[in-house]
Amino acid sequence: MAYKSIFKPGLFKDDVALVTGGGTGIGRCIAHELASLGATVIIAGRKIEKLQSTAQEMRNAGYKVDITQLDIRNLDEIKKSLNYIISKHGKLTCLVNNAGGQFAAPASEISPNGWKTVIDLNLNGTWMMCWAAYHAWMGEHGGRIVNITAAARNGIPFMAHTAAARAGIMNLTKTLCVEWAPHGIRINSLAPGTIVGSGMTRYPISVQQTAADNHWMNPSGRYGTEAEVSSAVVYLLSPGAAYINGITVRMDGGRDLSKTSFQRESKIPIYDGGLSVETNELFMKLWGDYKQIGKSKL
Ligand SMILES: CCC/C=C/C(=O)SCCNC(=O)CCNC(=O)[C@H](O)C(C)(C)COP(=O)([O-])OP(=O)([O-])OC[C@H]1O[C@@H](n2cnc3c(N)ncnc32)[C@H](O)[C@@H]1OP(=O)([O-])[O-]
Ligand SMILES: NC(=O)C1=CN([C@@H]2O[C@H](COP(=O)(O)OP(=O)(O)OC[C@H]3O[C@@H](n4cnc5c(N)ncnc54)[C@H](OP(=O)(O)O)[C@@H]3O)[C@@H](O)[C@H]2O)C=CC1
Repeated sequence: MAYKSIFKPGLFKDDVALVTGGGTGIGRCIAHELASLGATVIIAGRKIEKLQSTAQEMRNAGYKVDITQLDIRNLDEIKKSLNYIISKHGKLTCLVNNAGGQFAAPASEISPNGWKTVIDLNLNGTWMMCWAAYHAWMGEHGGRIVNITAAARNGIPFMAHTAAARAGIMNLTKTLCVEWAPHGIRINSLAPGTIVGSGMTRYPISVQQTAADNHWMNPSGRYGTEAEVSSAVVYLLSPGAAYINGITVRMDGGRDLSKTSFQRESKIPIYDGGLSVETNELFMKLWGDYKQIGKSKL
């Protein structure tokens, strides 16, 4: 079954898109949606099994997909992957810097190496991907970049490292917009709040429980879906967003704006794109609506 995108079929038929972290979660969903709209999508990450498994499900759907193994903290690996993409697919028109992550810990308990690890992954990794894409293709031919960050306007308690790194990416997005627009490059960021999917299930159960317990603090009364993130990324990459440059889209259901709870039951309809989602009982049981997502399969 094809991905149920809201966008026009064939919208990305001339595009070659690289999605880092495209083997799982939000990246996998973005890869499915872009490919369903005609793009040749290359998914990248460290673990080859995850890439192969997502590539297979995309091939089964009839999509054009390729994989490249890389660690976004390693510039040599990034350059090798980009050389491979340009030589095999002829161009790189879209880059989605989605790979990232962090661990939860009080700031006082983050070791110097723990801090460096998260900054290296999120801020330095994203920077190196942008820099390398500029030199490999986009500086000469133009392109569109979307950086996935995290809703960090007010900081993120117990994730000081990632909040600082993501704020850095949002600021980097502004500078690169100004410097690279003359090269035909458009760059924006998207900052998700809590999204139900593979990412949340990678945390220790205590962190998951806290996240699950706090869902009611969101004015939208629920957490987001991977498809809702993907939909906005696809829009930012699309020709319709041609005059949007250098911004960060906050996608958190309004959480960053609220100081208290407004409602417990969500009245905001869910969009899931028809893609199955990797999650667990902890999140599934909170909302009947999410069970619907778990059941829908490609
Ligand atoms: C908006 C908020 C919601 C966001 C949701 C998502 O993003 S979901 C989607 C995202 N998905 C994810 O985020 C996936 C989950 N996260 C991860 O896989 C990892 O946390 C990683 C992304 C940092 C990569 O790690 P790696 O394999 O490269 O690193 P390593 O293991 O080699 O450790 C390096 C240093 O960090 C230290 N350290 C590590 N963990 C902890 C801890 N719990 N406590 C304290 N410290 C910790 C470790 O001790 C060491 O320092 P030391 O001892 O030498 O001084
Ligand atoms: N889920 C949520 O609630 C939120 C997620 N985000 C951000 O959205 C993005 C996607 O997260 P999500 O899909 O939920 O979680 P996942 O853990 O499923 O995705 C993270 C992806 O990044 C890849 N990755 C991690 N480190 C590296 C690396 N060094 N080099 C290359 N690839 C790497 C992983 O693949 P592999 O391990 O094979 O390398 C994995 O595919 C992340 O940046 C995350 O921090 C932000 C806010 C909230």
